[in-house]
Amino acid sequence: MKAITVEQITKTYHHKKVVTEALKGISFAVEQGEIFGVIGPDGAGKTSLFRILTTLLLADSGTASVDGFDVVKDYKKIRNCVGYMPGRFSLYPDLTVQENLEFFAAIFNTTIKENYDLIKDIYQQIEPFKDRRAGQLSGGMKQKLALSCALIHKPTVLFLDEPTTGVDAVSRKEFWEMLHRLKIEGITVLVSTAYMDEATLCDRVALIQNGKLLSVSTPQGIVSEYPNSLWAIRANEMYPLLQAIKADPGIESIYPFGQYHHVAFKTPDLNRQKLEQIVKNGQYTGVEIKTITPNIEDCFMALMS
Ligand SMILES: Nc1ncnc2c1ncn2[C@@H]1O[C@H](COP(=O)(O)OP(=O)(O)OP(=O)(O)O)[C@@H](O)[C@H]1O
Repeated sequence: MKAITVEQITKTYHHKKVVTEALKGISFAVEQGEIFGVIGPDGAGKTSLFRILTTLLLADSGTASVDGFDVVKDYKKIRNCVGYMPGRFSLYPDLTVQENLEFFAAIFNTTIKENYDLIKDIYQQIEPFKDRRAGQLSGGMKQKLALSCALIHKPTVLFLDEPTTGVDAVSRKEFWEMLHRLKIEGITVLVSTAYMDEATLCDRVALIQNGKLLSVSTPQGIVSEYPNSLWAIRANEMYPLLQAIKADPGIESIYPFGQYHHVAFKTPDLNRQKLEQIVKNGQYTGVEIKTITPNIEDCFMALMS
């Protein structure tokens, strides 16, 4: 049995005469025990998809199941077996750390003690602050408490909607390490993010843009399907260089990436000589050109263009 199935799901919002097609016929499946990433920019449809799968929103058409249960017919069963950490924090700011956790345990008829082993690694990091109000915690600590609350009833499938947005780099790294420990416990994780580099931390990812799935694959699979030849170029005059290269008809795409511009050619026969020619026509200093292997962000840029 698949942990999650999504078949041709559509969702349209009507708000003050504005019609937004948030999901335009999305289909994919998630295996049990997978860490499955839903990657996409703001407004791609990630939250709508998560709300449909956690039975908080009805789709217009299509079907979906979680842990073998239909999201419409069996919504009560799904609510008991999933954990959901929404994008905006789900905590009660006036309750303390411990009171928040006790509250979530109580609504699922369980206790902190009963499932302490599952949350121990995460909760121990915030336990010294157990009497502090949740509203007074740092972003990284709120995130750990929200994850503890989403796990306290030992769900089989965990939904995390943009859990690392606005969280510092160290806390992000720790968070992903925690997700890998949950995977070892057999929990399936569906996690959304707008950070493309986090795709490499998932077993498989779905890239979503404007309510459509562009690709579903392993991170390695996505990289191996990169279609263009890719180069990195830098000079002391980065902006004029970008404009000059962009204007060339042989260029598929160019975008700033760290200290370089990444340049994809339309055909493989256009290469270093072509870039050198463009550079020669301008007044650039400190020029460096090198061929590079695409990373996952380059692949997403190519798929989204
Ligand atoms: N209740 C609503 N009424 C009207 N439009 C909505 C509603 N909820 C979402 N939308 C629109 O649907 C589209 C998809 O939104 P959704 O929140 O699902 O995307 P997202 O990928 O989670 O983005 P974000 O990270 O910005 O929340 C957006 O254009 C959004 O403005």
